Amino acid sequence: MVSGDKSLGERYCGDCKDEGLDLTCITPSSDHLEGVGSCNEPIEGSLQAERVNHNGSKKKSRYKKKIRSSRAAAGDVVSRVGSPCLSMTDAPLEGSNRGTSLYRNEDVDVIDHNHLGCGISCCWSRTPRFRESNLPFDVEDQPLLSAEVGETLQSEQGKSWKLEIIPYSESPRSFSQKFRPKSFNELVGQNVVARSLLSAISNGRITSFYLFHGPRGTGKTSASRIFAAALNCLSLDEHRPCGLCRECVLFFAGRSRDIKEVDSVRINRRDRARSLIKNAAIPPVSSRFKVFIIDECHLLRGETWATFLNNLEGLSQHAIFVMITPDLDKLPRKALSRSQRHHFPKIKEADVASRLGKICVEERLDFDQGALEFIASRSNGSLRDAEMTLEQLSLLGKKITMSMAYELIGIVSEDELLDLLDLAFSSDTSNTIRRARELMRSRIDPMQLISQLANLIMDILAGKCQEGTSEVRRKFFGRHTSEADVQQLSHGLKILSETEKQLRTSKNQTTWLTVALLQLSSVGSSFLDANDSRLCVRTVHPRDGDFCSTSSTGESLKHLVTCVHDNNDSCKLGMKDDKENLESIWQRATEICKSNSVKKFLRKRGTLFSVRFNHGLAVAELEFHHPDYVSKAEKSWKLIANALQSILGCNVEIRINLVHSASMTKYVKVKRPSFRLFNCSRRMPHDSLTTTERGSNPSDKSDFTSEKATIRANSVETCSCDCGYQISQNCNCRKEAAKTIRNNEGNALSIGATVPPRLWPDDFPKHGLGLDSSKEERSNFGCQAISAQEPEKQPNCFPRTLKLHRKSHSSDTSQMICLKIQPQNNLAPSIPGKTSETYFHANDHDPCVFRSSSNNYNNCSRDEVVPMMDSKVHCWRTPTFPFRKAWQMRHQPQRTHLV
Ligand SMILES: Nc1ncnc2c1ncn2[C@@H]1O[C@H](COP(=O)(O)OP(=O)(O)OP(=O)(O)O)[C@@H](O)[C@H]1O
Ligand SMILES: [Zn+2]
Repeated sequence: MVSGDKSLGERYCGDCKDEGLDLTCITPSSDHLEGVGSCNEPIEGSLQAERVNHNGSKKKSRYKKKIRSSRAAAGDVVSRVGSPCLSMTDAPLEGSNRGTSLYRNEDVDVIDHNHLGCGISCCWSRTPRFRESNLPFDVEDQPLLSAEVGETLQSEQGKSWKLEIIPYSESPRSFSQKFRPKSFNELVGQNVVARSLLSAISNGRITSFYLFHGPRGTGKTSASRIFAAALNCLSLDEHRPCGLCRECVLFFAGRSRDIKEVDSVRINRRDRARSLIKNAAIPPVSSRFKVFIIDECHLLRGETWATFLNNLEGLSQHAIFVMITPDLDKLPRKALSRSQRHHFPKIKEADVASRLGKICVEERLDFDQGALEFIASRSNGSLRDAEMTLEQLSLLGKKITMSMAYELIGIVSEDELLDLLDLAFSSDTSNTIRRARELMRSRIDPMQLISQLANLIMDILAGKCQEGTSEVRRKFFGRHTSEADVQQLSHGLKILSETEKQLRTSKNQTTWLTVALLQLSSVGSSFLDANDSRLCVRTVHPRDGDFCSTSSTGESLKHLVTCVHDNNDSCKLGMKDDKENLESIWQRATEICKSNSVKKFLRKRGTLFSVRFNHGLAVAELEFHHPDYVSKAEKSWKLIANALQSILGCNVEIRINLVHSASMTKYVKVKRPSFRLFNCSRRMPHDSLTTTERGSNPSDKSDFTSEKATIRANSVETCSCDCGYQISQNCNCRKEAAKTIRNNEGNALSIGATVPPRLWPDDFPKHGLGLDSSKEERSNFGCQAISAQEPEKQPNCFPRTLKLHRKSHSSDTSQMICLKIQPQNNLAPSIPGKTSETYFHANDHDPCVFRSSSNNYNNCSRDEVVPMMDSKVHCWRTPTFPFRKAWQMRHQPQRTHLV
């Protein structure tokens, strides 16, 4: 510590008197304690130096020091700036001045140290520093720097190594070098640090170990150099460093022998650390303090720290270490407690933008203020990052514009984001998907987009976003103003933040981000649902000027998945890679489940095995490991389907599967012994159900083989094509006529429901269960196969062949019935695969649903098909259950349906 009895200012003063304006240098071979040259002497390629011992006695010597152009090539990074004592505001650089350094080629002509305010150009330099290093540590003989500027030290083994001093070089290579601050005044946004360091100097309260820490690009290194220069500045003015005195000139010229930047990687050996400490014990050559700046000090090893910290107490008063790190956590505790710490916070956006503005003026660049603000907002508080972006933009044109900035940084504009949000919130699925894909394909990666969207929502919620007059903005804020909208936004934020976590580990980022966007509108529907105890469906709001998508959300989702995978076969989530996605969907779906007990039950007992997007419908397979759980899940089908619908943003069909052992692999599951398929719709007209009159109560456990089902179908008429089948009157489309399936005694087993083949599970043939159409099976069931006669003549009739099977499993009392529909010719092109089978778990008193299908539904337009699908699904055997099993949770645009 500098003694308090003599103020630093006085001491500087005294020293000025004692030592005059001599310029101090040492030769590599000279005694370190000697060597002061006069800077009043002209130096032509060589520097006159006077050798001075620490008592002040002088010896003349000549120290030749040439600046070789190779230095720049060796990687020295150089900056040439205006007067270090003037801030940019005070003294903008003249173009002519910028290229002329007083000390160019290290020629110091005349320095008038009494002249305190002028526009002298000085040199300010920096050496390349190692951010992380994997250099070997045994580079004993390699010089640390180019030979001209290093100070040679002896390691304990007698080997020599060099300490670097800040070298001089000619021209700055980048804005951040060119505009590196040279005084505390120029240090942007670090007023607290600047004030405290200045005041320490003024009051002579200098300690030996400083630690500068904070995020990258906030001015730590610059501040350490300014501090070092200020410590040795000879000026009496309180605004040190003056940039004009001998010490400042030497320093800014890169010739100070007393201020050294030490590469933490190079000193990362005990012997070198020791020799550094020894060197620090030697008094400064000409200056008041010997300052060692050690950047990236978190790279120092434990033993280096130990050597340093153990010797800290014994350091002479003139030795000062300034260590710099962006990461305080990596330093030993002891280092933290022994140092005087100075934190460099992120620089405020406004400060960054204002600094950029000044640089633009200096560089004669036109700019949009908005663009600078935008760059500042993207720089994350790092002025260096902002300067680098600005520099890149300056290479693209003479004007820094918003659109250039967007393009360079690879993000989308706020208007584009608002537009996307608007689409997402409006349930305009197809356009949402299209827009999101456009953006992600060409401009922005999903992580970036999601963070931008989240930021935008936060801004909107904070009321920061309303300004601006663009059309998109006007529309968005005109439309989303209610309390519900605010809630929707904050829930949207939650969805995005969860999705962001998921994206970090997902290979399928584009898909999942788009799914998240689609969920934003589902958030809306759950709000509506919550407010309105009915299960209602959010309608599509056509956007001004946009076409109103008539396709269902599921169609869009299918489209999305198909497009994203660029492969029509990959619309299924159930592969190994999708496991986490499925888990995440299940997690979210259960989370929004409205009943706590169901939520708990589903989380504990249920798994989402797969989700397949199939022509506008998400087919979700759930798995449970016990028949009781299956029953319980079936009872809660509405909750499950509703939750999944909200999460997936499309119509949902759920399939509840029973698997016998938790240890079954996915492949084994394919052969699961029981499989349940139930179908239902919110639009099920209960009163038109076909009733079963078994003559016994529903819990009667009689077998299907002995079934004498008497099924009375409501509103049945005979098919006009005379095929012998009956058609439900409820069918809007005669081509897709519902058929009555009869048993061999002529009794109808099922009637009415025509389910387009597109809804049939397309992987059924793969399961290989219940496909056996042997006579035995058929006779077991007691139902004969029904074939349409002369199908060519009656193309509207379907099924061509219908076989009913029943299968028993020894491990399960339940029975499996397979309804197999097999087209006999090519008249059923729309049936996926050549065969479709539907399985029914014929548990004792389960109502079973038989569905038949028409091969001609492909002649029907989609609009005809959709209402057909849900129009009638009949159950038999159990009239008391109106429709216990629910599968398809569909909603239609522009309509609201009640369960
Ligand atoms: N506070 C600041 N005031 C003015 N310029 C700054 C400031 N911070 C950074 N800069 C600009 O960024 C460049 C790099 O700054 P500097 O090296 O001092 O940052 P740093 O915090 O040490 O970063 P790092 O930890 O990455 O080394 C400077 O040359 C300057 O152009
Ligand atoms: Zn000075």
